[in-house]
Amino acid sequence: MKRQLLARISLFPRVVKACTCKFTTIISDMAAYRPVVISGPSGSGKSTLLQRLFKEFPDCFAFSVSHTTRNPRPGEKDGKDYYFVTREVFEKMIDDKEFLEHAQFSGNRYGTSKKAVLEVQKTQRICILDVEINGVKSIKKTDLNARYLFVKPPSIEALRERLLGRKTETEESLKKRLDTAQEALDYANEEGSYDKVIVNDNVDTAYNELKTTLISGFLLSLHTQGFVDDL
Ligand SMILES: Nc1ncnc2c1ncn2[C@@H]1O[C@H](COP(=O)(O)OP(=O)(O)OP(=O)(O)O)[C@@H](O)[C@H]1O
Repeated sequence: MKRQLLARISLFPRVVKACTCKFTTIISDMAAYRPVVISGPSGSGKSTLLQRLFKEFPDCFAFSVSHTTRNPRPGEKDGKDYYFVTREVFEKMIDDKEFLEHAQFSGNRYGTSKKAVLEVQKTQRICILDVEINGVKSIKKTDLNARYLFVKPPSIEALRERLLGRKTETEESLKKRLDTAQEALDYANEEGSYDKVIVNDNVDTAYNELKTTLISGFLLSLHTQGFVDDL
């Protein structure tokens, strides 16, 4: 069992190099793998940062795949980027209480099913949930025991430029996203709303901050539960 634990930890090669933790006991459950909820205005760079994370640590983190009623963007795959469903199917899932959170954004519906999070936890990876502000508030009311991170753009103007640069928005959807962004920024300014706010100005700096936050949180979880000492 101890070997299994070490195998899991060694998935964080840089951490293993960086710390001299002594593993003192056996992991009997996966409570250390607390889900991480990442939020931030559309265009703040969540996908950019998470794509890097998954590329660098494919065996440590995984998305819970959300459901959405929006149309796929070029290159997006059903079941991988989202489950793309009709409004009727989405509403039936709400009635059947299948969602941990669900919300409407820019005219489309988005939701995280309980099953999707369980699927990730079963693989003993840290589940990443990429959700908007109402999703954050809903998940906080559940017993998910998540950590909450906010990705913040350096300014609204930079956000506008990034959304324009992405070439995915109509004039109308751009306006909707910018209006919603201010609400998300106001909530992030409230004390205790997030465990960590990462300003995505320089993408390399933001990514390093994300990585450090996730890894230190993971180690802290292990420490809190008595799996690791000398942190
Ligand atoms: N630090 C950065 N500097 C400049 N451009 C960036 C930076 N981070 C991301 N971008 C660019 O900004 C655009 C929006 O980023 P991204 O799609 O990752 O945002 P998002 O928060 O995932 O948006 P959504 O919630 O709509 O999916 C992309 O074109 C991306 O390449």
